[in-house]
Amino acid sequence: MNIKDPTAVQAKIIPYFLNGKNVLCSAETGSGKTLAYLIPIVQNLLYSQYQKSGETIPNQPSAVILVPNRELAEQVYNVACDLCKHSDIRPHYFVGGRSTKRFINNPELKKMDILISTPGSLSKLLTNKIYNTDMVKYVIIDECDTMMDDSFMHLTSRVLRKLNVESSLHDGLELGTQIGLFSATIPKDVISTLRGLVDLESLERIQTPAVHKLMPHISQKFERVKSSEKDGLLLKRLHHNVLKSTATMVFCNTSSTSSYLSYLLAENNIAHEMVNGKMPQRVREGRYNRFQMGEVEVLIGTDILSRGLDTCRTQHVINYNFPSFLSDYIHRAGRVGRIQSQGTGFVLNYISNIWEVDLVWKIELAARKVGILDNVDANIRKQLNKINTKESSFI
Ligand SMILES: Nc1ncnc2c1ncn2[C@@H]1O[C@H](COP(=O)(O)OP(=O)(O)OP(=O)(O)O)[C@@H](O)[C@H]1O
Repeated sequence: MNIKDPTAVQAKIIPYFLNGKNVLCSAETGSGKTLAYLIPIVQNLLYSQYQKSGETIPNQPSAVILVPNRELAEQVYNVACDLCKHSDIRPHYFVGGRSTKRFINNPELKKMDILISTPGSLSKLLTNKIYNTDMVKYVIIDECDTMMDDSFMHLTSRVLRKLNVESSLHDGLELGTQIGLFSATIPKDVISTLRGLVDLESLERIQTPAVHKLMPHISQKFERVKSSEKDGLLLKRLHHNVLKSTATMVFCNTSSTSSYLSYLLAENNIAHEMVNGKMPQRVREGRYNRFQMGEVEVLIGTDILSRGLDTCRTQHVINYNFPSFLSDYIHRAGRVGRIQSQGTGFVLNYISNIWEVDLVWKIELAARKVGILDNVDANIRKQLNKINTKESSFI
């Protein structure tokens, strides 16, 4: 794996987790959180395998890792396979999609120690008793702020209840399920969201010094543009980047804008891939992988690409649409400047709406003071609407 020393978050988390503690961890994007939770889980599983003998029961995982999307599930699975390749620990991932129904009617029986899945898919499998989670000892919720937000919360909480995380914690840590919650952005009110699902008293809150700060090694540029100028500027920038082989991710806020941009780039002969949540999983994966393999230099997408993906070859991020949430800004910007990244990281933002300015001020202030971005979960658009600011073009 080409790893010699632990990163800051790994040095903090691994001993805690090995000591049976539940953790809520926030650490900056690209800082190695995946291995921070996988290493202690694998070590504990190796130890318990060594202790116990006898046959292993298929479809009965000891660890469950929940992630918000399928690309991230596959990525975590690949890291887990790499880590376990010289052992008997078997990672497995299930992300459903169209084949879920078929799978439920005709499930495979497989040895699996670590199961990686999304809350939606796992919830269906648990309801249909395809996997037996009675022996689950470790539960990880990656990108936990997103997994606890309005779009996911009902599914995440349903899965957590089925995994019996809270009641087993009350039974005592030794016998109970250990839980780890991880993200680069943890909103202030996360504790109240977790109440009733996780034993809060046993939860150690761990964060690295750089969390919720703008990373000094990534340049961020904010260009005020008229809406009508944006397309021309983007095309010019992308022609230049393709010529220089600079891998670039372009973020939009909606699937329809991503489709529009894909047409625009195709008309202007810019080779690219485009990914959004409306396309079938297999197509989505193929397109993302082609960008990761360097077959194209430009990837257009929505925020399904902004979280967790280890896009180390990406050098530029362009926010064609500025994100509505501060947390999304942090995650999008985190696709560059990762540990294994080559070259420089650069984030370019096209600013063309009045509501975007407030967020830019916050970010700029934090950058100048090397300070913390406050209230990372803020929806700026909602806040401004509250104080009667009508969204409009300001140039
Ligand atoms: N100790 C280490 N030494 C060198 N490289 C490492 C180390 N730990 C992890 N990495 C590499 O760092 C990169 C980023 O790791 P990872 O994807 O786990 O970050 P992350 O903190 O989960 O990021 P995000 O918040 O975006 O999800 C990966 O390519 C991984 O292989």
